[in-house]
Amino acid sequence: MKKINIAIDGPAAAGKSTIAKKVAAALNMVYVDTGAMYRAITLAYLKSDDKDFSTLLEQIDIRLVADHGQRVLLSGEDITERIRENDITENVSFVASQAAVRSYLVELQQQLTRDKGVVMDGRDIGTTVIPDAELKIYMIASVEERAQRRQLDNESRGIDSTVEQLKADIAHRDHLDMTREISPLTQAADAIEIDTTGRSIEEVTAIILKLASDKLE
Ligand SMILES: Nc1ncnc2c1ncn2[C@@H]1O[C@H](COP(=O)(O)OP(=O)(O)O)[C@@H](O)[C@H]1O
Ligand SMILES: Nc1ccn([C@@H]2O[C@H](COP(=O)(O)OP(=O)(O)O)[C@@H](O)[C@H]2O)c(=O)n1
Repeated sequence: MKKINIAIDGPAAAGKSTIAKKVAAALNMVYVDTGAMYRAITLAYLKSDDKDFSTLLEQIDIRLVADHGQRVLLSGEDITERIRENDITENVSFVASQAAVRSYLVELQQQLTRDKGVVMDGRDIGTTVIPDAELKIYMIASVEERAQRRQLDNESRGIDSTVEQLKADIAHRDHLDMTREISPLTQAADAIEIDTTGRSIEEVTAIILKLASDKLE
C-alpha cells in the first residue's frame, strides 16, 4: 500500500493530538505529538541548574514510545502526565522559541518521517518539518471552545484551572507561537483548514480520513 505523511498544525487545544491519534490508529500509521517533545525539553530546562540550551541538549535523552497514543520518556523516566502541568505549559513557548531547541527537535522529527507512514502534529510540521507531506491540515477552533475543552482535560487530569484563565493563557501562547522568529505557527499555503468549533471528534476524524484516502489511492 502507498505510504504517506500527514501533517496537522494549528493553535493550542484545537484538537490536533486527539484527531491525529485517531487518524493514525485507523490508517495503521505512526502517531507523533511534537508538542510533547518541546514540553519534555521544557521540563529538563526547569529541572536543570545550567540554563544554557546547547549544554542542556547534549545531556538529555528523549524517547517516544507508541502505546495507544504516545508516552514520553526523559532519561528513562516516564514524564507523559507530568509535562501537561501548568509550569510546563507556562514556559514551553519560551523554550520552543530557542534556535538550538528547534534545530535539535526538527532533525529528530525529520528522521521519524523519512520512511513515511507518520501522522505528526505540532506548529511547524507542514511548513518546516515535512514540507512535502502528502496531506496537510491546519486545525482551528474558537478560543472559547478551546478553553472549555482544555478545562475538561485539566479536570480529568487533576490540574487546577478556570475557563477564563485558560482563555487568556491560550491566546497568549498562540501569540508567542505565531510571532516568534524561527518557524512561527502559520498555515502552510497547501494546508487544508478545518474549523472544529461545534464539530464532534468523529466528524473531524471522518473528514481527515476521507482526505487521506484520496491521497492513498
Ligand atoms: N471536534 C473535536 N476535535 C478534536 N478535539 C475535540 C473535539 N471536540 C472536543 N474535543 C476535545 O478537545 C480536546 C483537544 O485537545 P488536544 O487534542 O490535546 O488539542 P491540541 O493537540 O490541538 O492541543 C480533547 O480533550 C478532545 O477530547
Ligand atoms: N511543532 C511544534 C510543536 C509544539 N511547539 C511548542 O510547544 C508548545 C506545546 O505544544 P502542544 O502541542 O503540547 O500544546 P497544546 O496545544 O497541546 O497545549 C506550543 O505552544 C509551542 O510553543 C512548537 O513550537 N512546535
